[in-house]
Amino acid sequence: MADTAAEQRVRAHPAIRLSGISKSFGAVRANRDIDLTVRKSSIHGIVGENGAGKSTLMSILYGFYQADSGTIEVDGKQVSIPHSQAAIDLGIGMVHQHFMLVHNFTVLENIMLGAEGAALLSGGMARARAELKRIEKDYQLEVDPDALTEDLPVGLQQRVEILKALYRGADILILDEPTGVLTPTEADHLFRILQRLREEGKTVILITHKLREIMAVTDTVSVMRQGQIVDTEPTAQTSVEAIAEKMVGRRVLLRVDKKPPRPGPVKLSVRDLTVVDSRKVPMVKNVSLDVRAGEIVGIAGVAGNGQSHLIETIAGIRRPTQGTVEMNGKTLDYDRLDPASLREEGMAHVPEDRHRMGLVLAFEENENAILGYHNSAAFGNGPFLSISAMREHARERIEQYDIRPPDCRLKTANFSGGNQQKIVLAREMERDPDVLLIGQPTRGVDVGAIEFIHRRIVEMRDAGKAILLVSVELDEIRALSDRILVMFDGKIVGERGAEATEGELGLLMAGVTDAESDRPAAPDLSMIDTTPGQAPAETQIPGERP
Ligand SMILES: Nc1ncnc2c1ncn2[C@@H]1O[C@H](COP(=O)(O)OP(=O)(O)OP(=O)(O)O)[C@@H](O)[C@H]1O
Repeated sequence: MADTAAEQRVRAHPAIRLSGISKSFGAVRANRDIDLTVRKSSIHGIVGENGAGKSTLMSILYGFYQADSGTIEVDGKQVSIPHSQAAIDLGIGMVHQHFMLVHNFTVLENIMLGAEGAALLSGGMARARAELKRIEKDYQLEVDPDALTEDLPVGLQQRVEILKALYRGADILILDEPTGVLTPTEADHLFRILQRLREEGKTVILITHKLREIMAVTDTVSVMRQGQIVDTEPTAQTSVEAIAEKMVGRRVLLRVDKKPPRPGPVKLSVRDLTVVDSRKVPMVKNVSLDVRAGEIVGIAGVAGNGQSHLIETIAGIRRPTQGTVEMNGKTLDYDRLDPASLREEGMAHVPEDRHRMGLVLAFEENENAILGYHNSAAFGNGPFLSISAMREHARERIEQYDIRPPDCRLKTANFSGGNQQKIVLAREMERDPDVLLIGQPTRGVDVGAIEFIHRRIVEMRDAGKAILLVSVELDEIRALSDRILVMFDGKIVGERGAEATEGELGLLMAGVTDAESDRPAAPDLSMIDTTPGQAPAETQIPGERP
């Protein structure tokens, strides 16, 4: 059969060829002499430990940063990409981890934003709407163009970001950690969209820490380590274990190794807790739970079902409208206690949203490393803080938690996402609290660090701490928890032991409670099929048009 024009194009030039790309930030060599070729019409995964330089490399390709040296070819032609508009003009689109949509704009308005000039020249809103319809149809990416963006679930907001890039003519799409905020079902959808884009001749570059995603959806995988590409292989010829080992330079234990729990007395007791959000909508409804010393209680649930409000209320960040919380047998008076005094009482909290609550990004690492604990005598020097004590303390944590770069004077904003997470974890876990509340402990964290963080959490349990864990990663909940509570619509809808299956928990997460579960077999919510080349099962996400 004669080659189609598309097939000939695929063979003619790679979509992207980077040669000898280097980029330093002061002493940090974020990218070192990188050569990378991305084939057209392929899905190319990039993995690497935290701080390996993935985001920097993609930022160079998208014109956010300029490389110190090296060349970029797009479709066989050498180019310079001094700003993002140049990248867009070259057909490169980027879907960011934190969406850049205007919340009170409609889908159509968001998609046209920044491209209004072109739209007006070519016939205004009606033309834009028709063009959007065509793109939606071609790529099976339906979204209601008149829906307000803020009313859409995150999965659909991400879809709007993808549509926006395609509307601007993107042939090459970069996605940076796209599934961090998605439910398993939404992630499945995204992967089907990516496969569809590839079929239509688009090229996708996917940065992710989730190796199962790499195995399920990519054609080729490149591994980065300490600023370099250490390996590029067809995905079908490698394995999760091999990739993990190349990423961190040693074998990684991908399963949590833990002894049976030895629960002691109840340390944290929540009774009939109700919490409303800023619009007075109840987010947590009459929740009661206990956590004992020496056990990990995991709360599973699709994001937005009240688990974040629950943990933030226990931590003193939000006020309950009803109910009580006892710690060590003492009722906590939230009218009087703030997060700082709760810390003194023996509660530590690793917040989900490290940018909003865990860190002051403009502070140096050593300052963030004691944030909230800065009144401790250990850091005092009369009425002042002892700079040398702070730095010494920070250096120890940096070594213990392998925070990179090992520079306690670096501004926290300049650490990679995963290393910022390690700064918060190190701070909260080392306090030797009685009760530890942890939200999404390994979001954006590489496999080597996940292994370390999971081990630390289990060690704290074995040392008799009471741990309440919230995570949207079912794998994580199942691997760590001694008991699993499932939250749906603000309520605890079921409790299971550590042996609960993914399907069983998935049903509860979808709101099918024990009383109703005379239903047939549970759907398999395993995030993705790990057999390369096989499409994930058909699923529907809330708010999506049939
Ligand atoms: N603007 C900046 N100023 C100083 N250092 C920076 C800056 N941006 C990145 N770095 C440093 O460059 C290195 C690479 O960071 P980058 O964000 O590219 O890593 P990454 O592989 O994307 O990590 P993660 O998986 O944690 O997101 C890190 O050591 C980081 O601290």
